[in-house]
Amino acid sequence: MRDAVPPRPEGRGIPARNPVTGPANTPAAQEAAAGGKSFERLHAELAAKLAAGAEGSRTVELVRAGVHTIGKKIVEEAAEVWMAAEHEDAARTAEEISQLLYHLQVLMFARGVSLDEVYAYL
Ligand SMILES: N=c1c2ncn([C@@H]3O[C@H](COP(=O)(O)OP(=O)(O)OP(=O)(O)O)[C@@H](O)[C@H]3O)c2ncn1[C@@H]1O[C@H](COP(=O)(O)O)[C@@H](O)[C@H]1O
Repeated sequence: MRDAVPPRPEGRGIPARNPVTGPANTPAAQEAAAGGKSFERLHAELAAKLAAGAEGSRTVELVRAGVHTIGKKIVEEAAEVWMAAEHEDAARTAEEISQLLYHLQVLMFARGVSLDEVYAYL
C-alpha cells in the first residue's frame, strides 16, 4: 500500500490544495474537462504528427533520432522533475512533469509500446 501524503500546511500564503490531485480548478483541469489536452489526447496528437511525418515536429524529429536519444532526454527530464520538486514550487514541478510525460510518450512511439500495454500494468 502506498504511504499517505501528508496535507500541505496552510496559513503562510499557501493555498489549500489536495496533496494528491492538486487544485481542481486550474486552467489545465478546465481545458481537459472541456476536451482540451490530456494524456490520451496528446497521444492521439503525436500519433497523427508521426503518421503525417509533420515537418518541423519535435516528435517526428525525436522518433527519427531513436530510442537512445529519447532515453537520454527522459533521464534529463526526470532529473529536472526531481530538482523542481525539491527546490521549486508546485507549478514549476508540474511544468517539468509535463515535459517528462511528453518524452515518455515519444519513447512509447519509438519503441512501439501502446497506451493499453502500459495501462495493463497500472
Ligand atoms: N508537450 C510537449 C512538449 N514538452 C516538451 N517538449 C519539448 O521538449 C523541450 C524541453 O526540453 P528542455 O527544457 O530540455 O529544452 P531544451 O534543452 O532546449 O531541449 P533540447 O532541444 O536541447 O533537447 C521543449 O523545448 C520542447 O521542444 C514538448 N514538445 C511538444 N509537446 C507537445 O507535443 C505536441 C506536438 O509537438 P510537435 O511534435 O513539436 O509538433 C505539441 O502540441 C505539444 O503539445
